[in-house]
Amino acid sequence: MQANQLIALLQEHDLYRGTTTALAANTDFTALGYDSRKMTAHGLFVCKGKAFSPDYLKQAIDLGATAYLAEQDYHVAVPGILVSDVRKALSLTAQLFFGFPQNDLFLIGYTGTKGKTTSTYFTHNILNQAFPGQVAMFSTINHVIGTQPQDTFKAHLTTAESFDLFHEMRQAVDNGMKVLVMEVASQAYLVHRVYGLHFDVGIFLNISPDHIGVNEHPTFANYLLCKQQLMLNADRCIINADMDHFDAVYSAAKVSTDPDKIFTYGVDNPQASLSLHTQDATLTDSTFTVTANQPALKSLAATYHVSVPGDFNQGNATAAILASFLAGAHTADMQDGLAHTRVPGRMESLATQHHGTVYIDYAHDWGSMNALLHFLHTQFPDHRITAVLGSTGDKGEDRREGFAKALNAYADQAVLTTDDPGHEDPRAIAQEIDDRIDHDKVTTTYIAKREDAIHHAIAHATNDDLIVLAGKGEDAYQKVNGVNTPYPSDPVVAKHVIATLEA
Ligand SMILES: CC(=O)N[C@H]1[C@@H](OP(=O)(O)OP(=O)(O)OC[C@H]2O[C@@H](n3ccc(=O)[nH]c3=O)[C@H](O)[C@@H]2O)O[C@H](CO)[C@@H](O)[C@@H]1O[C@H](C)C(=O)N[C@@H](C)C(=O)N[C@H](CCC(=O)O)C(=O)O
Ligand SMILES: Nc1ncnc2c1ncn2[C@@H]1O[C@H](COP(=O)(O)OP(=O)(O)OP(=O)(O)O)[C@@H](O)[C@H]1O
Repeated sequence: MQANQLIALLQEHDLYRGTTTALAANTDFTALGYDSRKMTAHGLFVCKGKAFSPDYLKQAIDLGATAYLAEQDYHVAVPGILVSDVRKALSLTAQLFFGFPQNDLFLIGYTGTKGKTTSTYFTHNILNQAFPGQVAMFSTINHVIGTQPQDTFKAHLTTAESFDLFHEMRQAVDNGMKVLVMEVASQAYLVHRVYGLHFDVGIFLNISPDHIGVNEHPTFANYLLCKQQLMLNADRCIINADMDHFDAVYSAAKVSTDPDKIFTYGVDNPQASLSLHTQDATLTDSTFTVTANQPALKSLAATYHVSVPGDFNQGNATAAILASFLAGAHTADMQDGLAHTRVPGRMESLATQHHGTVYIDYAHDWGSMNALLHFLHTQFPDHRITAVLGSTGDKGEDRREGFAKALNAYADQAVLTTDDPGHEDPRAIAQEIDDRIDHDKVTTTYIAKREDAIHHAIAHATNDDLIVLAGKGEDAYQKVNGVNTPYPSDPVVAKHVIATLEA
């Protein structure tokens, strides 16, 4: 990447503010990075971040940086390229450096407060039926950039930093990937991780108050606005017609997209492009039918089976059906892909002989807990519901009240326990939930150690019980005082308890 190419791109986006000292137009950068510890020779170092220190720039220069990109002059021995917004500039620079890999991918992006990971997995599985070995995925759980074992690895964020995002896209393209399905967190728009990225399909699953706080969004309006950006940056849009704030999201989509390229879906909703209708729901899976209300979509009218329970997952599956259709998949691919998708830690069920059915689910805020308990309560009214849960420390304090609200509405028992307490006392967190519980409806117990809480809930259950282990999915750690303390994970603990009880 040459300095003059980069400056031209930054000028095009009105970000360029000059250089600190003379920089030869033909300076060639063979490395780019924002972490000083990883800088190499002939590199361009990007100075960004809340915790940035000028010492990082000095270290980057020692390791070979020949220039830096920043919002201010750091008065060092190498020239600086100054910009008005370094995060936007980082995204554009990464695109240029990695040769605009997005141009070689059919790009599908999911946003929503809930269901991003599940829908991304559904779509990945469907498209892998249609285009075997050519579908990349960036989810909160895993990234898949190729077909070899080393091409699948754990994610750090829901949406990676722009530099990492475009780097992995480059690798995916070089590995022969043709499609990428990814999660787009509202935070990604807030901090410009996807600045300048255009999606072939953008999907808006739902929105409810979450991620509002000091380190996230200042207000709900800002949260909604950030999520709406996906609609403004997508060729075709898919929107859940049943969600709150539908009109606002649809209006945003219309700003840049013709109505005939905006698709909607909803439950028993003849106004939506696709209407879904529950056919059958069991404790472990469900079947639904789709009716097409637009002639172009009529091939999608069919019956689909999903091996993940939960009515909300039928909505997620329908979004995936539409997205996959726009990517070129056929109905048979969708039926096959959906029937065989398992999402780690999301509505995973374990059947027991004498202790009911155990669900392991990542529900960790009011929206997800409410959707989950509402589904179990309405679908299986003859079963008693016991939830094992805590609430994370150091953030999302309003979740504690939300959990109590959902439990009061739909649960019979709660075993309050530890869930990533951070720097807080897990007992005090549990007490905050308990204080808001209506004890005429829900009986509560506090057991600090999560393993013991799970054992207690399953051991006391009969075959009429549904036990929900909420909040941690497959996490194999508890965040305590800033340290990820090893924890065997809910599925491992639950399987061990069941095996011991039923030996
Ligand atoms: C608020 C936010 O977006 N923070 C992210 C951001 O941090 P930052 O840019 O402020 O950087 P920083 O961590 O303060 O560090 C400063 C800079 O010094 C550099 N450094 C640091 C040490 C050193 O020795 N040398 C060096 O150069 C770092 O590489 C960095 O560039 O950039 C970092 C990577 O460059 C991210 O790891 C970090 O995410 C934090 C960890 C995070 O947890 N963010 C959450 C809020 C988040 O983004 N969540 C969403 C999901 C939310 C949702 O579901 O909607 C997500 O996408 O995961
Ligand atoms: N469409 C939906 N509506 C409401 N709740 C949902 C929906 N889809 C999934 N959930 C619930 O939310 C939990 C998280 O689901 P998933 O991981 O797919 O969402 P996400 O958007 O990636 O979440 P997060 O941003 O918290 O990582 C699930 O375990 C389930 O309880």
